Amino acid sequence: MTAAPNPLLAIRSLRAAYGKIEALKGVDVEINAGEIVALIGANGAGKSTLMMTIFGKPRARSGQILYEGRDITGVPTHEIAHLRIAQSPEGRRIFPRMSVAENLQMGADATGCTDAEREATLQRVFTLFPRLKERYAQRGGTLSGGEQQMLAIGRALMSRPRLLLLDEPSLGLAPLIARQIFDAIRTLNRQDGLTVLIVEQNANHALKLAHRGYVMVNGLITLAGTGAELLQRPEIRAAYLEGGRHG
Ligand SMILES: Nc1ncnc2c1ncn2[C@@H]1O[C@H](COP(=O)(O)OP(=O)(O)OP(=O)(O)O)[C@@H](O)[C@H]1O
Repeated sequence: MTAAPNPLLAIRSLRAAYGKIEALKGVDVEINAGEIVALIGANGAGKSTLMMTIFGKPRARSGQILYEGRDITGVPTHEIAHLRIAQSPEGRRIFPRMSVAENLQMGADATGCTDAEREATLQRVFTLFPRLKERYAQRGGTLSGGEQQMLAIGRALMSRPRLLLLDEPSLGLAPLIARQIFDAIRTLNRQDGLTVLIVEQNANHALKLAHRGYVMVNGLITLAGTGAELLQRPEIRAAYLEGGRHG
């Protein structure tokens, strides 16, 4: 597989640790503009750490994170959003006491967009997730798991990202709701040109959705390829698909 000359995000030899626990042991990942890239792997492989390291927590011990060719390794977390990188973290982390409207508003704060841009983005979020429009005044904490996931993604979209990082968007959701979430991600990619890095334990869904994928084992990338290629690999099928709880 030949890499594009100028990936939107390039992660080079990245290492990160929690004290003595080395979670990333020299990771290389590239994401081209307009791609959906899936990162799959078992519990504890380091997938969430990779996403969080892009946002500076934990800090990279060594290696580089290049965004549009610029080295953003060590850039403070609050400055990353200004680079139009947004994340929807594992566990959703919406504000349970705030309304859906206020949660979405929080996503748009500090982005410096105009009122018109904010309103257009809000309408886009409602088109993707009509449920959020219906629940506009409801407190975030009273939404169903699937609705909270929609809200978490909607909030990330309100910052008008070019690159969206999604950590386990289907975690704990019923298959039908998970499908709606994956459909929305595909639509955002195809219609809005959004570039997406998605971490998923549901390898089957993720690799069908993604243009390319990486497999992470114990802090290292062990396989890379197109989604279709990885779905055919016997070792992927054995480890993550056939007979597995995520197939
Ligand atoms: N805050 C933390 N403090 C100490 N160790 C941590 C911390 N967060 C993660 N780790 C460790 O780092 C390693 C990678 O964890 P990480 O959460 O990145 O894996 P993951 O692939 O996202 O797993 P999962 O699918 O279970 O979320 C694991 O060994 C984990 O125990």
